[in-house]
Amino acid sequence: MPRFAANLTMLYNEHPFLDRFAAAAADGFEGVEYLFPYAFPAEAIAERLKAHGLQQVLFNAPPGDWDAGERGIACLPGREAEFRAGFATALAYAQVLDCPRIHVMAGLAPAGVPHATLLATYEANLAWAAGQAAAAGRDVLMEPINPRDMPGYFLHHQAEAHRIAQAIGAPNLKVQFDLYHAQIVEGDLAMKIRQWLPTGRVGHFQLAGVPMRHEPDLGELHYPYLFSVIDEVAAQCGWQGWIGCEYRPARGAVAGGTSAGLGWLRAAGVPARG
Ligand SMILES: O=C(O)C(=O)[C@H](O)CO
Ligand SMILES: [Mg+2]
Repeated sequence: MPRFAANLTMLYNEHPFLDRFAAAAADGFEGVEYLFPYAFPAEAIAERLKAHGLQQVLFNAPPGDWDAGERGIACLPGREAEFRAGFATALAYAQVLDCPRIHVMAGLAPAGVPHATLLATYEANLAWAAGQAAAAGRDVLMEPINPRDMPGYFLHHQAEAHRIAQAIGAPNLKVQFDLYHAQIVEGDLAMKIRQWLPTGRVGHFQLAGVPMRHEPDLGELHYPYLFSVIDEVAAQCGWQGWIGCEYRPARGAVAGGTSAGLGWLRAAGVPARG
């Protein structure tokens, strides 16, 4: 069975951020991910990871002005210096958190700028980041995101991300296969897993029920089958990664809401710890 990481940006919102680590560990998660750690000192987060026996598996590089609606800056011409400074901060956090993966968000495509210009900027920033990350022993990830959740985002398709990774050719530049986004944009997930996992370019999976982004056992996808496909292909190609659980618990509005919705995790063979 794949290893599951709790996404602490979406799960356990019934707790303050630093208390979500304990809650995730008690529910049987062995890894965590979240969007951004930057509101907290890296040492304070590292302390929680250690105290609860958790691995930090992924977080995002600074995305520009998130509150103003920005969703990454890697494809934006003229923002290269800010991109580099932000990525250096992410690498410093990754060092303290012992995190092997950093997700670099592409950004929203600005109106009037040719696609070729955005792509060239994106590729140049990714190539630079991959070089910096390689020296620190980390992977850089890009993630195709569905246009309903994030209208105007630069990257929607797995194939496009793999083409970019292949063109840049850095072994530590990989693709985040978010099954929720990919189902909405492309479908045919089992065959896509079989297509992409053996390439060695899948750095991480994420999941959520489709279409509402709730628990994976709510909605149109049958995750037990997809887990078995991931297991089968991972055994064949030697992939050893994580599946980030990046969903909004449908029961999250009630006390203990995240834990109450983890029947799917128990069915996948993960017992509670605490
Ligand atoms: O939204 C997602 O699916 C993500 O994984 C990003 O990190 C944040 O938008
Ligand atoms: Mg995702």
